Amino acid sequence: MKTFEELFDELKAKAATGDPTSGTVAALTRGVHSVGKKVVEEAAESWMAAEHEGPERAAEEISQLLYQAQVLMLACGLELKDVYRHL
Ligand SMILES: N=c1c2ncn([C@@H]3O[C@H](COP(=O)(O)OP(=O)(O)OP(=O)(O)O)[C@@H](O)[C@H]3O)c2ncn1[C@@H]1O[C@H](COP(=O)(O)O)[C@@H](O)[C@H]1O
Repeated sequence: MKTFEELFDELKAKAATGDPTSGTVAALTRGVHSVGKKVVEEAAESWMAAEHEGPERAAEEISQLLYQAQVLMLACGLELKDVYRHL
């Protein structure tokens, strides 16, 4: 189990070192357009799971949506505080 902040720190470190085993690094190499499509895909899957598949499946899909949102933040050079100031 990890928090939103811990996940972001982990992904940022992987991006900084260019970890060749990291799916996140590969996703960042594909760029903002590709990451943005994954955000939309996971948002749709979250919606469908919430409406039709029950809370456990919804939680799983929402976790993937949060992950993809963080990858998009990294692709744009955003820090958590840049987003948090709009909350
Ligand atoms: N939380 C996640 C996470 N959620 C989703 N994903 C990836 O996001 C992609 C989308 O998931 P899908 O359900 O759409 O899977 P899929 O359709 O079979 O996959 P694709 O064909 O789209 O690649 C998959 O490739 C997943 O691996 C994640 N990848 C990584 N993490 C976390 O990020 C950390 C760093 O991961 P790496 O960068 O891979 O080391 C890890 O510790 C994980 O905790």
